[in-house]
Amino acid sequence: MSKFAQFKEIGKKIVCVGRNYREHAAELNNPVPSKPMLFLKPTSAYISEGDAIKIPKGCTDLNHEVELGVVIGATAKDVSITEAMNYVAGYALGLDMTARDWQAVAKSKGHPWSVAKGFDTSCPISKFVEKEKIPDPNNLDLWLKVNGEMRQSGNTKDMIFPVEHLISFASQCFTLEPGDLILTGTPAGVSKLNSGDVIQAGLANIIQVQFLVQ
Ligand SMILES: CC(=O)CC(=O)C(=O)O
Ligand SMILES: [Mg+2]
Repeated sequence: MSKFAQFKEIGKKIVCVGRNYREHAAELNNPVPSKPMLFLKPTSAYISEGDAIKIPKGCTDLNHEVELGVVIGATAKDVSITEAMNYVAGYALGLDMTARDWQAVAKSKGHPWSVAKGFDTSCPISKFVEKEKIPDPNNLDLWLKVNGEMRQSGNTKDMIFPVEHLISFASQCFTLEPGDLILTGTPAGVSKLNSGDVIQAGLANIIQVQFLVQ
């Protein structure tokens, strides 16, 4: 049993990784990064099952991004790749909801992505998954359906930077604290959502979530 077996609190800062799958970078005509590309969402972005995803006012292209979330269990600062997994309490499925139209404008102007990625309800999250339930987070199927139709189906073995590398890198940028969530990037297949759509997503057959888009 992990030393964080009792730890189930997700809810602190959200560190997101962008372009961590080659096919997703390609579908958006983005270059593949040579080191992890990080951005943040505010804690006001979190919602859990039973809450609806709200299309932010003025957004015309809300996209889903299914991602493996890594939940930090102990303060991590400048940790090495080899010790990184000792700081993991567990996992969660996270959706990195993205206002793609706003992100495109921000990208074209060299502006930050905060508004396109950090609006209220932009981080739907599953319940906490114990570390032991995912023995190899770098070989895990993740999938997402919209109205019953499969849109994203990937495996974390295709991540450019594996989980331990992401934790080590992020801990050099920010002090990681218990309850922080690292969203590890999305595989290909992101697409536009409409009001009334129902999203179902899962990490293999370990955990599933369902969210309504409003
Ligand atoms: C282009 C993106 O929105 C980057 C991102 O969030 C990802 O998961 O990749
Ligand atoms: Mg993402």
